[in-house]
Amino acid sequence: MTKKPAGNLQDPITYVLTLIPAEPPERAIRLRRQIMAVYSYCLLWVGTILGVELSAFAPNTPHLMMFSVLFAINLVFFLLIRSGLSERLGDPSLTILQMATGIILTTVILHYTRELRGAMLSIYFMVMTFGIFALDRRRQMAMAGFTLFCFTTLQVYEWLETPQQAIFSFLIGHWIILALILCWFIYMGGYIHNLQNRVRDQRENLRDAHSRLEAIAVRDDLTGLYNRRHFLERLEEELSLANRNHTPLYLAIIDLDHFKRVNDNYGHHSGDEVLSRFARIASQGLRKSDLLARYGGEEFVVLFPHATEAACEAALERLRRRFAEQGYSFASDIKTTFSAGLTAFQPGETADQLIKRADSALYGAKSRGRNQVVQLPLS
Ligand SMILES: Nc1nc2c(ncn2[C@@H]2O[C@H](COP(=O)(O)OP(=O)(O)OP(=O)(O)O)[C@@H](O)[C@H]2O)c(=O)[nH]1
Repeated sequence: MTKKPAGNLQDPITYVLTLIPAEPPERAIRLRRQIMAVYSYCLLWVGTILGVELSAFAPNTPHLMMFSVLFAINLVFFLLIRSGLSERLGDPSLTILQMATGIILTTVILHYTRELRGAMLSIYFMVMTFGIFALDRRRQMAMAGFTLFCFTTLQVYEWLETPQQAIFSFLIGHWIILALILCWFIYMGGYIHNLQNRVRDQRENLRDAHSRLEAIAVRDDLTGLYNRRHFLERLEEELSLANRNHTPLYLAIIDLDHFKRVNDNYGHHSGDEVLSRFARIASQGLRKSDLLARYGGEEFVVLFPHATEAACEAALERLRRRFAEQGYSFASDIKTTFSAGLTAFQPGETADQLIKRADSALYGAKSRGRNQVVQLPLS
């Protein structure tokens, strides 16, 4: 979908980008750089025309031809990036190719400059700037070497072509200035590139830490199930959904029977193993849409959205049977059971009211002898 340009004042690059359909982020960045390149060439063209008009450039400067060729090359680059074909290349943003094109063009422009040559050397640095964010120091050095090679070739060519016009001190002076500034570019470019990598790494670490923290905030350490706080938040959401859509919602509170005895007879470690085992079989046995959480200690909760009473009872019974069949390494003769209280959400009631009724149902299951599921109100 093509976005409409915003009403407020935008820079030309942003404006052109608003006309292009949305792209994957990496490609969008590449296209942005591509448009920046075209924008720079437009400025350069204007500068060259002015230079010719003001007689600062040779009058026979073929600026129209130079820039037509350049726009054609840039169009090819643009299409390669836009179509995704450049993704198959080692350098998908085509930075090196584009910089090389820019350096060659700059060398050709320099050939037509007269007294302005010293000032016009700065165009090389404009091209080098494009490499700072995309190339590592080794590649930036290669591009700087290529720049120096092109400029040296130009100087040697002019020296041989028109030796009478060449002033040695000017030639060597320009060469030294270019070489020194390129050295500075390599140093600063490498520094900025490393800085950028470090910022990127830090951002990734931060994102990792954030998702780890998020997991810690909603999960219980021992069982990996959702914790009480997360459950209560989700319960509020589910209650308002059930209220709004008039959909059924059931809540079960599950409490492991005589769990204290496990701890007392076999140690806390064995108790932890029983808790983890329950969490595992409950996670495997319930539907993805059911919300299972550790409510505290040896107490668990399950929220059944969009379920029927029969389906909830069947799920809890299945879980109760499976839990009772479990074998443990710390004691061969132990049988683990749980009691559960199940209740249906009544429209308009609060989470507290719902939890209290499920708790009463659980109390009923315990007082009736444990190892069973009791529903309230009794059906
Ligand atoms: N191993 C272990 N024990 C825990 C954990 N959290 C709570 N407990 C223990 O769970 C036991 C709960 O005991 P009670 O509340 O008396 O309940 P119960 O023994 O299961 O008895 P009933 O609920 O009446 O069947 C206590 O001994 C707690 O120390 C835990 O994370 N790990």
